[in-house]
Amino acid sequence: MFLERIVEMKRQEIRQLEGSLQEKERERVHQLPAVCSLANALKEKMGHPGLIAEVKPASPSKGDIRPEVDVTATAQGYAEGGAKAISVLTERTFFKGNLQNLQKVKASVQVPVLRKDFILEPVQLTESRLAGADAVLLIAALFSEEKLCSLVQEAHQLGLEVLLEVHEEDEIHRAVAANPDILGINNRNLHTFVTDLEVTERLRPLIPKRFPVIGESGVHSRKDFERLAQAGVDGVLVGEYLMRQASPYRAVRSLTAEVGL
Ligand SMILES: O=C(O)c1ccccc1NCC(=O)[C@H](O)[C@H](O)COP(=O)(O)O
Repeated sequence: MFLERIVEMKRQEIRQLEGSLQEKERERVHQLPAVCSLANALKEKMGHPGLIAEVKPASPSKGDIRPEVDVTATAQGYAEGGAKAISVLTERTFFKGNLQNLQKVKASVQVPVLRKDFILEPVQLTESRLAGADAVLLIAALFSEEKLCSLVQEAHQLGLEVLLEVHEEDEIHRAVAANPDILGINNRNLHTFVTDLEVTERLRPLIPKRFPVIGESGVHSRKDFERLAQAGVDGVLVGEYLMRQASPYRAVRSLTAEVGL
């Protein structure tokens, strides 16, 4: 239900975006400097997976988390605490995000910035690159193999990296065929919203070693972080837990400092 609703809403936004994105802006995208690589950031060895810290004001499963978040201070705290990248939810209705948040984050940190939204068409990739995203999320469940391949190629032509997210075993084949820069295993069931870290443990061994892999969602403690580390991921993406802590800097440290594996 949620996915159908969000896709329908996004289709309306896309129609407006197609009409409003000027030719001049579409051309400007090819003159932008190279992105800051998320895949490379994850390859830096630290003895534990890199933390991707998320700016997530609200969610469909939890409602308001921190709707009035100071986006700049939060991103800076995350980065100073050692986050390897910042994920920014830009979807407006359910997550209370926006593209201005992404622009603010990009202007305030040196680490890669990931746009998390429901991207369905190339025009949203152009919009992402113009807004300063280094990487974008694509959700395998939403696409055929052919469409996935063409979106990943389009993103690469624009200079963007792609985090391609899977939830089920049967999505892995087409996700791998699309050849993204990073594969994500999302522990949240998109229909029930229930999270289970066992999803990463089960799917991680099925993904070829050449891909950097991120475990996403459902991490609320250092124990959870360590559990995903043990499952063999290169990165862990955390939203709600970090957003509920008073200090973004200390929140990041609390998950990662001295995690030895
Ligand atoms: O967070 C949700 O409720 C949600 C529901 C439906 C689709 C996507 C959703 N979240 C997007 C994400 O992938 C998470 O924000 C991200 O992985 C962080 O998850 P968490 O640490 O559990 O906040």
